[in-house]
Amino acid sequence: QPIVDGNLAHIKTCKAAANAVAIPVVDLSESGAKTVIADACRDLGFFKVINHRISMDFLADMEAEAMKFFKLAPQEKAQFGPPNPFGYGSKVIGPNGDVGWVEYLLFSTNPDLISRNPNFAAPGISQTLWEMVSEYVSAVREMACSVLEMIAEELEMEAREALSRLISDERSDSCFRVNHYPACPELQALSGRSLIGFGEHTDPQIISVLRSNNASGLQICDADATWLSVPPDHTTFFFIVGDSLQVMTNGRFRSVKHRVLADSRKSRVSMIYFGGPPLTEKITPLAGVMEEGEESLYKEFTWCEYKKSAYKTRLGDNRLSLFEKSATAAATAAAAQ
Ligand SMILES: C=C1C[C@]23C[C@@]1(O)CC[C@H]2[C@@]12CC[C@H](O)[C@@](C)(C(=O)O1)[C@H]2[C@@H]3C(=O)O
Ligand SMILES: O=C(O)CCC(=O)C(=O)O
Ligand SMILES: [Fe+2]
Repeated sequence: QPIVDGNLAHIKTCKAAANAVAIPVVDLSESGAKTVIADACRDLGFFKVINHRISMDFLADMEAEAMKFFKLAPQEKAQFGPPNPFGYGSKVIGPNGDVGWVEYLLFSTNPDLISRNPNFAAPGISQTLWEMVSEYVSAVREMACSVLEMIAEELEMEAREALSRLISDERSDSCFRVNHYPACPELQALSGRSLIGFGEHTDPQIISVLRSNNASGLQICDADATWLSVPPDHTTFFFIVGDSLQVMTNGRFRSVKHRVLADSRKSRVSMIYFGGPPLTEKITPLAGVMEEGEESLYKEFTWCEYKKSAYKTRLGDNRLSLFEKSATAAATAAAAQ
């Protein structure tokens, strides 16, 4: 239901209430971590990591540096947009008419692209912020690799690096996004409804790693289609299973639908690393995962094909359904989980 007030025109609202949920916690230094990770990926497609050893001071400095950009005058920021797909965006998300109460910077972290044309990979960014982003992405990628290696071990894949190599590869097509959801005082007039900051969607990549300030707003959708509020925790990193990992595990892991609601008082800043494979990589269930005689639920496709197709969809579309062999096969697998 769109609201009509000038500034918020066309941005959808939704029912504010959602149940708060206890998010599975993974302590990377504990021996049982891989079981907790795999269970969480099957159940919610979402978990948080503690004891990650990334400095809180560094995270606070980087957030402050990103905020310096968002505090620039709208005309100055607009020079670095609209995103194509990288750059600065305000309210408009993607190329197909989606909008939200959000502004953002979207960068490629593909080293190839950066070395050929840094300005295309990261338009609008100061040297200081770019150095911080590079350091941040390296640290978060390393953490994501450890997590993917634990998953490979737990699922008894043929090699521990079967998944992690895809995002550590120098051709890895990964990207990074900083989202800013300004506080929206007009929201109080919405009588119990919330304004969409970032509409519901799944992430197309393998895995996403999200860190935010201590502002609420992030929600995930569970297997019963109930929206659950994620209590904010600026000291931890949230992991989100993406569509590609769902395919690589032949539907065992859930690519989780999530969204962000705006708040009337507190602004939210989030940073997300989207770990994607090289463009030419085939996205298909990994050998070690499959039971004898088990067939893939999905048609064969490369990451390049999936990405192309994703950019033709609206944010909330079920992008994977176009690649399912049959809707029935997928439903049967989900029911058997
Ligand atoms: C509406 C869109 C924005 C998006 C590309 C798309 O056409 C569909 C997927 C969207 C998404 C969601 C997760 C990430 O934020 C993102 C960068 C991605 O890889 O897929 C965005 C895309 C975007 O904002 O460009
Ligand atoms: O900003 C957030 O907390 C989540 C945003 C998100 O899901 C995305 O950018 O894909
Ligand atoms: Fe997302």
